[in-house]
Amino acid sequence: MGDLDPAFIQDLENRPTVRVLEDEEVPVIDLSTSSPGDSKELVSKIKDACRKWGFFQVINHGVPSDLGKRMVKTAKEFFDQPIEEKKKVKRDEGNSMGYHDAEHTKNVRDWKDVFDFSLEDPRLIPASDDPNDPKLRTISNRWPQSPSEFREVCQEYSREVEKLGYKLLELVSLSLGLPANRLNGYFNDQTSLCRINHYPPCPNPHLALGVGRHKDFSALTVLAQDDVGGLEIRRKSDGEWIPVNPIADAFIINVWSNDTYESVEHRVVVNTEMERFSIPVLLLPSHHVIIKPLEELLNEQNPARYQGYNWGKFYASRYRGDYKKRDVENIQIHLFKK
Ligand SMILES: O=C(O)CCC(=O)C(=O)O
Ligand SMILES: [Fe+2]
Repeated sequence: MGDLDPAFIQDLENRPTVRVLEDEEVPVIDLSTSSPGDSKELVSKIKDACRKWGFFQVINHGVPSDLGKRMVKTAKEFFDQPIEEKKKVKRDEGNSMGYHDAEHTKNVRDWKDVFDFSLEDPRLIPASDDPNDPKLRTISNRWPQSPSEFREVCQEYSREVEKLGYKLLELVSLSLGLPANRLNGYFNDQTSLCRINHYPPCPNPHLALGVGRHKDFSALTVLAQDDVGGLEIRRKSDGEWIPVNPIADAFIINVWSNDTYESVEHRVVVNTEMERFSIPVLLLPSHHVIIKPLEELLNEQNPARYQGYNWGKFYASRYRGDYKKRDVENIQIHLFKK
């Protein structure tokens, strides 16, 4: 990516700062439970972590460690290729799947390139973000010829992480006092996707970010990061940026629900020496789902804090914002706050 183009430069208040060491860390939750009693304790740990942090890491999650390593290896081989090769599977305005090297978060360019693929292939999404346009379109994944095993490893990996994602969704549902499968139906024709983030070394890490501060738009994200580090989350209690330290083979989980579990802002800092990979799987509902607070969780103390909105339209609009710099901030969940 070479020298720093002004498009990458963050506003002063968003630039990364030098950190002091923190004693408090994002909770690490062990998912291996041997008895039903353990699982009650597990649900309560998840509840506390979601309330306090909105983020937690999981270990002993059942996704084979060797599969994660194969995934990063094939990803590195893909991103190491010349740009002309990668652009053969380039994302465009009609289809957001594939390679992209000019992602923007809040209208500032991110110091990274990405490859996206959908868990369901092909899948349906609205043709536009216009609420009155009923047209849908089908989008299909784009797979590179090389590395030859890339497609197979990506599909195997995402299937395993997806299973973990749905197990976590059930635990989250239980932690909200709902039946385990209460949320599953929304994901029947899911628009879920897997993204590979590649952050090259950056000559000016104090001016740019790998990903600018944002909240994920997914119901639940299952994120793998390599051992380089760089992810920071904004602590709810005081707004401090806290690093999420890499733990071998762990996944980082991020959820939200009507502000009981608030989606937490996070960002990625880059460095001058080492490239970094991270691989989020974002669980996203079917395009026709209206996202709104669940009726059975609402009462006088906990009124609906968001209006309902069609997920497909939100997604179509959000994707336009990622594609290029625009004059306005892209669509955000807080715009639907009552
Ligand atoms: O690279 C990371 O650790 C996080 C990336 C991220 O926040 C995202 O892709 O939404
Ligand atoms: Fe994110």
